[in-house]
Amino acid sequence: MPVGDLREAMAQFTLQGTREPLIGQMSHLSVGTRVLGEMDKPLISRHRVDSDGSLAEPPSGAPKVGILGSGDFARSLATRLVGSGFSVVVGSRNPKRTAGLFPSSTQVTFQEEAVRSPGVIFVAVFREHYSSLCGLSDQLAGKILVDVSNPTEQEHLQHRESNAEYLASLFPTCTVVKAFNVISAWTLQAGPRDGNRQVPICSDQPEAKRIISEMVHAMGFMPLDMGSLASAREVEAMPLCLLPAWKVPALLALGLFVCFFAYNFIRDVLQPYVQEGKNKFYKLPVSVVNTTLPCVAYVLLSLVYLPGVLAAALQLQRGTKYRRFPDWLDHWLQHRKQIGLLSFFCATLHALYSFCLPLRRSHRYDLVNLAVKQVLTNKSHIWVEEEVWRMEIYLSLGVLALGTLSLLAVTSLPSIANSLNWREFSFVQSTLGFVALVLSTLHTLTYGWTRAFEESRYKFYLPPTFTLTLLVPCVVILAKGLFLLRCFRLRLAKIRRGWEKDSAVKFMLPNDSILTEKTSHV
Ligand SMILES: Cc1cc2nc3c(=O)[nH]c(=O)nc-3n(C[C@H](O)[C@H](O)[C@H](O)COP(=O)(O)OP(=O)(O)OC[C@H]3O[C@@H](n4cnc5c(N)ncnc54)[C@H](O)[C@@H]3O)c2cc1C
Ligand SMILES: NC(=O)C1=CN([C@@H]2O[C@H](COP(=O)(O)OP(=O)(O)OC[C@H]3O[C@@H](n4cnc5c(N)ncnc54)[C@H](OP(=O)(O)O)[C@@H]3O)[C@@H](O)[C@H]2O)C=CC1
Ligand code: HEM
Ligand SMILES: [Cu+2]
Ligand SMILES: [Fe+3]
Repeated sequence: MPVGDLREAMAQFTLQGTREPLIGQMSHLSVGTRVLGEMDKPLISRHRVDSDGSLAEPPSGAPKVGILGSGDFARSLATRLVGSGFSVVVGSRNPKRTAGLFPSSTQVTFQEEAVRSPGVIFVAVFREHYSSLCGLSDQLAGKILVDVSNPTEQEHLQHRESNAEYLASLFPTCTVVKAFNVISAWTLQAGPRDGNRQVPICSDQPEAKRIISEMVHAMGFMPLDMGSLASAREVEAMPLCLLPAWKVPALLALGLFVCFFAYNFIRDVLQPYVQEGKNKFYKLPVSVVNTTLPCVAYVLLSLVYLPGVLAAALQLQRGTKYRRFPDWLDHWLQHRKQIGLLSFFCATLHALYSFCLPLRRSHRYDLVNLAVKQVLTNKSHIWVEEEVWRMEIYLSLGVLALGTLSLLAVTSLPSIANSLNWREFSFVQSTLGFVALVLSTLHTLTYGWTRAFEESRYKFYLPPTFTLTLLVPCVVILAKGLFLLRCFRLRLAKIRRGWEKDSAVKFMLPNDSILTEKTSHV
């Protein structure tokens, strides 16, 4: 789309009741010769940089955009807008102080002055200062205000109304568009080559949304239509929800690691030191870590499949699928992907550590010492058939388990997940994932073998570590098996198709009190 068209659209944008074109000043500027097609070229080439390194003047036909605020975000936004062929005017409470921070072609002036001519104004100010802009409402009437704000988690919980809707309520004569909040000041400045390219946009005014979408596009980002301004709260929550999705799973993994590490330290290092006076501290970096990591991986893997089992059990018990799961279960179900990927990460480390076990010097000394002992006691051939088989089998099972897990990890990459239909995806995630859990269990059982029953394996009365890890996975496997029984399977299938235990549907009218609850038979 030629820049002239965008200019025209911006100029013609009027609100009901406002006859004047929004972009008053712009409409009489001669139409620039630059076309937007040019804007599809790599962003960097569009910076017109002067010999002194500052950005050069934009051509006189460039569409004019206003920015309120002169902070980090305003600065990055101005730089990118100038680089994308827009002419920028910044409104500050103290233009003298801040002018030096902006590209030389940006006009930095007082707020009243800055909002006069542009039809599109970015509000790069924190929510608590929105009301300080109310003095500008006459000049702002009929214009497009772009809310770029990002609430903190606390603010998000505190206010039921999104920042954008709050801004709209302060300026009822303006059209508010929510955009750019998911882009960091850094990404804006560095250009869309780094980081996320998608910019979700929402507004109640389709024409305003279209204009901002074109601008987003011209700046090298991908506009994503999120509908009306009522979605602003959801859009504002997007940057908040990314990290928390990993926070709980990562803390869980860390917690498990610390617990298992302490347990293994007591068993493998402290016990020999205290009871036998042996120094086994050399085991800390590899051996103890490699007893800890597989336990964390294995328990995490079982925690990926436990909530599905709990959900199924809850549905069976309630006899309906039309009741919400408790919040903790809901959250758990949503974080399975992260828990699963952390499990895969630990399992991969465990495999690498296992390959390193025979490389260690301590291992070589052990072998040589054993050989010498054998010579001295005149033994020539040691070969315990059972031990040989046990090791061959548990190693093979471990490799198979890790191979299956890597299929799950690969399909969780968005590009690959998108190329699978949901049946293929759920076959890999649900069925193969469960197979990986069973293979890991067999790997652990064949590794452990009869050790759980040998008294010499109990250090300080503490059982071998692998016995502790078996509890949750075995519960999950047994429960899954139980749900495969005909009676449970048919009932679960019925419930998942909408059947209910009491074929009575209870409903309440909004005004009805609990006492007048009605029941109707369908
Ligand atoms: C390395 C790795 C990567 C992962 N990546 C992802 C990922 O990218 N995305 C993701 O969402 N998860 C991911 N996960 C998590 C996990 O694989 C999925 O959440 C998986 O779908 C869970 O399977 P499930 O069978 O427990 O649960 P669900 O498939 O949700 O099923 C829940 C329960 O209901 C039963 N059930 C389901 N449908 C029916 C039916 N129609 N009739 C009767 N019973 C039914 C199941 O047997 C189960 O008991 C990953 C895990 C790992 C280990
Ligand atoms: N930084 C980032 O990466 C991102 C920021 N955002 C959003 O952009 C907005 C601005 O953030 P950011 O630039 O980082 O913040 P800054 O604190 O750096 O800038 C805020 C600016 O607001 C202006 N302002 C206007 N009125 C007031 C007032 N009454 N009191 C104080 N300041 C006022 C100030 O400019 P002056 O003194 O010139 O008037 C100030 O520079 C926020 O809503 C933020 O959520 C969104 C996405 C990412
Ligand atoms: C290439 C893949 C794998 C290899 C080579 C491998 C190898 C090993 C080895 C050598 C041991 C014994 C460690 C020791 O002597 O201290 C072991 C134990 C164990 N492995 Fe694996 N493994 C693999 C994959 C997995 C996977 C995918 C899981 C589960 C997610 C897993 C879970 C365990 C557990 C729980 C133990 C017992 C730890 C203990 O209590 O000491 N392994 N594995
Ligand atoms: Cu969460
Ligand atoms: Fe959340």
